[in-house]
Amino acid sequence: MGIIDTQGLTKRYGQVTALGGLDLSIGEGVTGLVGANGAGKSTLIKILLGLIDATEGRAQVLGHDIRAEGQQIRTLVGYMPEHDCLPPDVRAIDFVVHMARMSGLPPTAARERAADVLRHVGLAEERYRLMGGYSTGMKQRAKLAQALAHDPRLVFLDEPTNGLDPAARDDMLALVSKIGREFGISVLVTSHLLGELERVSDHVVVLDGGHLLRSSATAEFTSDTGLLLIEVLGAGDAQTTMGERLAAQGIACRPRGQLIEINAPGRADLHDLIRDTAVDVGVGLVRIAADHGRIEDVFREDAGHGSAV
Ligand SMILES: Nc1ncnc2c1ncn2[C@@H]1O[C@H](COP(=O)(O)OP(=O)(O)OP(=O)(O)O)[C@@H](O)[C@H]1O
Repeated sequence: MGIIDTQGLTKRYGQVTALGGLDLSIGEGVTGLVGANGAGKSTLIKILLGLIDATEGRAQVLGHDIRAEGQQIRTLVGYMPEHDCLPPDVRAIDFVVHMARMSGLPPTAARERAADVLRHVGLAEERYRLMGGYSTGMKQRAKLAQALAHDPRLVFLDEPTNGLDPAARDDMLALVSKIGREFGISVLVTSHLLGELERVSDHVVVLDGGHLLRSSATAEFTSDTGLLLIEVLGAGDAQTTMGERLAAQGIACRPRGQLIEINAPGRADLHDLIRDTAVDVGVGLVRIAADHGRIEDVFREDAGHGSAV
């Protein structure tokens, strides 16, 4: 049994099918939940937390049935919602203590735990300030702290990097990794930025129109494609000149943006041939790199073949 399991999970809002018979099994570690707007990510999280009911199907979180054991699930699961939910006229320390108390911790344990989690998320200094005066980055950290307040076994993080600048985003991603790897808390994290999920997730689940498009280890999404990418520089159209000369030597290649994509598996002399060709045609070779898959490729595969599963 996984951390999260669903069988035929369906949610309809009137005519709209937000989730259509979802069969899913998610294990321990950090799992990225990906999908375009409207794919059903928030609906899935809300059903798993017992905030809304499924129309059909079943699901278990940490082995507990969502319909019969919602209360047990909420004691074991933390939730960082996407939208700002922090009371502006409350200090972070009081808010996190309150959330820990709501989850059943006694007063002393709640105070200790709140101080700990606020330190872990980097708000030790600012914990006595009113949250209304916090920056977006500090608010995201406070939301994360309240999700961790009761020492959950699993946290749902809905768009934790929303609204953050690049440096704050890096900090938040480092925290997400730390929660999964150092604290041993399983994480289900959503983000529109697929590159972020590649960095922090062990596993990625892709939803599309309420259906499961793919569920794989992140390494499978990002494995070596067997293609080479090269970048050349020179007078005129160096890319076309180089591509034509490679093709004339029997090397399958085509442009990919500013790069040339080369598909010549098994050619042991390929790097030498590329270098010599660049010298022959008088273009500068900027780089030769192995091509790696991206999570977003799954959407292109699906558009091309009807299904990528
Ligand atoms: N309360 C609601 N009433 C009617 N339709 C809804 C409701 N909530 C969600 N939907 C619809 O269900 C579908 C799935 O929405 P959901 O919010 O789960 O997607 P999402 O993947 O979380 O999208 P986003 O990335 O934009 O948050 C969408 O078509 C949405 O319009």
